[in-house]
Amino acid sequence: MSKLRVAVLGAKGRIGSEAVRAVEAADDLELVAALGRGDRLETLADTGAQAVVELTTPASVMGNLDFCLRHGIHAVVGTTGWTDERLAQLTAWLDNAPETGVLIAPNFSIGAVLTMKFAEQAARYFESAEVVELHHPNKVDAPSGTATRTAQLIAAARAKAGSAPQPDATATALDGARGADVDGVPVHAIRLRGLLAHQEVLLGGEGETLTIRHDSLHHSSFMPGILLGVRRVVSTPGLTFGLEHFLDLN
Ligand SMILES: NC(=O)C1=CN([C@@H]2O[C@H](COP(=O)(O)OP(=O)(O)OC[C@H]3O[C@@H](n4cnc5c(N)ncnc54)[C@H](O)[C@@H]3O)[C@@H](O)[C@H]2O)C=CC1
Ligand SMILES: O=C(O)C1=N[C@H](C(=O)O)C[C@H](O)C1
Repeated sequence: MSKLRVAVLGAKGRIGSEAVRAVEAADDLELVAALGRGDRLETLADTGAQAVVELTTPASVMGNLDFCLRHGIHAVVGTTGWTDERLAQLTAWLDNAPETGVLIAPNFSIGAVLTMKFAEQAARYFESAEVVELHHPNKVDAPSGTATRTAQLIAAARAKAGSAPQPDATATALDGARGADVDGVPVHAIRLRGLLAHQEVLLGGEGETLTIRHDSLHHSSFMPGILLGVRRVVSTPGLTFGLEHFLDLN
């Protein structure tokens, strides 16, 4: 059986370099390109890449996906920064490339995906919900894509259940003291030397709290999800948002 031809964008980065090794080690995949900042995207077409793993920066990801979709190259995207406007642009590009698949995964680790799922399930049963994400200090965006997605899922579950607004008597606060407001859910971002990627979802009800915590201790935690994404995206045209759709979790 022929191997799937895969390229990594952001190949010299923290997660990209780990992804290069994971693709190289997979028996059914062939690494045909490992591109960094400034490298020619035409290399993707020249090497016949069938799928890319996009692990660059929020500033670079749209240009890279534009190129991929114009060349019918499937994409597995871990890069953050997904606003509604960006998703609308990507959907428009996909309309012109109906056979091409894109997976955007806010987080590739199974524990983080389950954290989001559990938080979504629990949200309707608690009056209060806040998200705390904790990352290494070299991370360029805040809050994390995972925390943003988690808060959106919690907010949607609360809206569906007809939950009242969260109780919060704060009358005066320093800017930022109550975190960022993501659809009514406060999200707090910690940047601390020594950390990698961690998240706590705090839920509170009368006389009790529930804390759901996940810790990525090494970039290897993201690799099984990336490889699963690559194997599935090539036969899943259109936009898939969230690895859970490839994990039988819905
Ligand atoms: N979805 C997930 O599970 C995960 C997502 N991430 C996300 O992945 C992204 C990268 O994270 P890190 O590796 O920590 O950052 P990093 O800064 O270590 O790596 C990014 C790399 O991309 C390169 N780059 C920038 N523009 C480029 C372009 N146009 N073409 C090719 N390479 C380009 C940079 O030079 C750098 O080497 C971030 O958005 C981060 O939030 C990180 C870990 C897990
Ligand atoms: O930058 C990181 O490191 C990570 N980024 C992703 C995010 O923003 O959610 C995934 C994970 O948290 C690691």
